[in-house]
Formats: sequence, structure tokens, C-alpha cells
Amino acid sequence: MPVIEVTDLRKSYGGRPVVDGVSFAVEEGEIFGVLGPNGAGKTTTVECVEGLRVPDAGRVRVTGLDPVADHRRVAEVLGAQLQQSELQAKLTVREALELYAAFHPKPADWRPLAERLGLVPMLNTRFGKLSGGQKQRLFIALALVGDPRVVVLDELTTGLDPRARRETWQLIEDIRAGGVTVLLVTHFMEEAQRLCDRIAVIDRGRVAALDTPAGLIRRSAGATVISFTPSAPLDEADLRALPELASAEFKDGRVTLSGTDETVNAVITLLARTRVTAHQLRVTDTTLDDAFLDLTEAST
Ligand SMILES: Nc1ncnc2c1ncn2[C@@H]1O[C@H](COP(=O)(O)OP(=O)(O)OP(=O)(O)O)[C@@H](O)[C@H]1O
Repeated sequence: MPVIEVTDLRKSYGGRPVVDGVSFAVEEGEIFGVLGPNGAGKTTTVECVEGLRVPDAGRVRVTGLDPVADHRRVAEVLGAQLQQSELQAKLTVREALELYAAFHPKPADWRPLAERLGLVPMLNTRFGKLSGGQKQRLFIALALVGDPRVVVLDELTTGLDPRARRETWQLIEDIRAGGVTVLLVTHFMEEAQRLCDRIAVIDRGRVAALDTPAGLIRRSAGATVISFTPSAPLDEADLRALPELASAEFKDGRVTLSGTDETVNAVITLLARTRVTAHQLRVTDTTLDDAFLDLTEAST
């Protein structure tokens, strides 16, 4: 049974649909990404999963439970990351951990958690005095203090410097290694590509694509591009006959071909066979960024 199931979820604000038939299922032990442009409906979707918003239509289940009707039981299995504004600046790290542990019937021991997250040196520091990275580590600890089966992390690394962001990625991987399923909302392609097993790309309230990061890249047009200036003219017919060729352009003595790895390998074989040297050879891959732009419409 999937840990999270969302089926045909719909939610409108003031008659405007912001979540318009979203469906996905998150399997146990996955890091599942929800990616999309600003205003796509990502937060509204995960807030329905957390039971913080009531869907207009559709079905949401967390470990088989309804987050609205069974809110209390869902809170026992689901850890949600707080938003910055939800924690008082004067609360110390220790007080926050004790307070949140007390909310749960079977909390994890917060001490090893604090140790794992590097919070021990700042247990007596007030929340308002923590750095961005330290705050995020505390939010992760608070999301885990109820010993959940699944955590929802929404824009966790926004505003962090590259080092703190990488440290946070490592923590997310550690969470999963500890057996907790992760639902991750993010704007960062690199983050999604590095961490997520599968990604739902949400655009204008709908799932535009749902696949592995590599699968999303493969779907995108012109996956791999190879370009070079041949030392001697190549037979255009030979080039056009290359396997899996998506496009070919010949301009100012330069050849630009797009296709797959197979196309690239065949070009290399062709060059070797015809004893032609490729000058200024460049091979570029489509990135998740390109796939994202392909999959989501530019807002007008
Ligand atoms: N309580 C609300 N009342 C009215 N409109 C809302 C409310 N909450 C969100 N919206 C609107 O719904 C749309 C979707 O918002 P949502 O926060 O779900 O998107 P998002 O994909 O998480 O965006 P972002 O990446 O910018 O956080 C936005 O246009 C937002 O302004």
C-alpha cells in the first residue's frame, strides 16, 4: 500500500481552481518530489496531505487514513515541517524540542535526534538567534520528533547558502536511510535531481509529468546534442542515417546533431571510419531544468 495516495484532488479559492485534479502515490521509503513554478498549487496539495486544508473534491490517504477525518492519527504518522513564523523567537532549541515532543503520544527521544542534526551546541540558543541553516535543522528535528513514517518538507532549502543546502540534502538522505518516507516540495532542479526517486511536476494545478528525474529528462525534446567542426566534409546522407537522430543542422562548416547516447556513439564511429577529426567537439545533455521548462508552460 502506498504511504501517501492523492486521487483527483481539487481545491479552488474564490472560484479559481488552484489544484485541478492532482493524482499521485508515494511508496514507502521514497523521496518523492513535488516540483513546479510559483503558484502551481504545490503547497495547497501538500497541505491537503497534512490535513491543514480540506479538499473540495478527491481523495487523500496517508497510510490509509483520511488526513481530515483522522487528523489525530495522521499526526502520529506524518511529520510536517513548520514554517518559520510558527516558532517564537524567544524559544530555545531545547524548549522547542521538548514542547514538540510533548505534542506526540509516542515521541522519539529528542536527544539523539539533536545530536544527529548537530543541534547539541545550540540547545540553549533562542530560535531568533539561529542561522538559516541551524533553523532548518531544527525544523527537521521538530518534524521527526514524533517518530513519523513520513515527513513533508516544503521549500526546506530556500534561502540557504550552497554549503548549508548540501548539508540539508545529506540530512534528507539520512532521514530516508532511517526508513522514513519523504515528500519534498522544491523549486531547485539540482535538489530534485539529486534527492528524489520520482518527481511530480505540477503546473497550473495539474500533474504535467510524473517520472524519475532521468525519465523526465528523457521525455524532453533533443536529449543529447553533439556539435563539432569536421576536418573534412562529411556525407550528409551518412549523418541523416544516424540512429535515433532527432535533428541535424549544418551551418558555417559546423555540424549540430541532437539525439541520444546511441546517436553520439554512432557519430564517433562514423568519424573514426571516415578518418575525419572533430574540432571543437561539444556534447551537452538536456538537464532537468530544460525538461522542467518543456513541461511547464511559460506564464503569460
Ligand atoms: N488561502 C488562500 N486563499 C486564496 N488564494 C490562495 C490561498 N492559498 C493559496 N492561494 C493561491 O493559490 C495558488 C497556489 O498556491 P500554492 O501556494 O499552492 O502554490 P505553490 O505552487 O506552492 O507556489 P509557490 O511555489 O509560490 O509557493 C496561488 O496563486 C496562491 O496565491
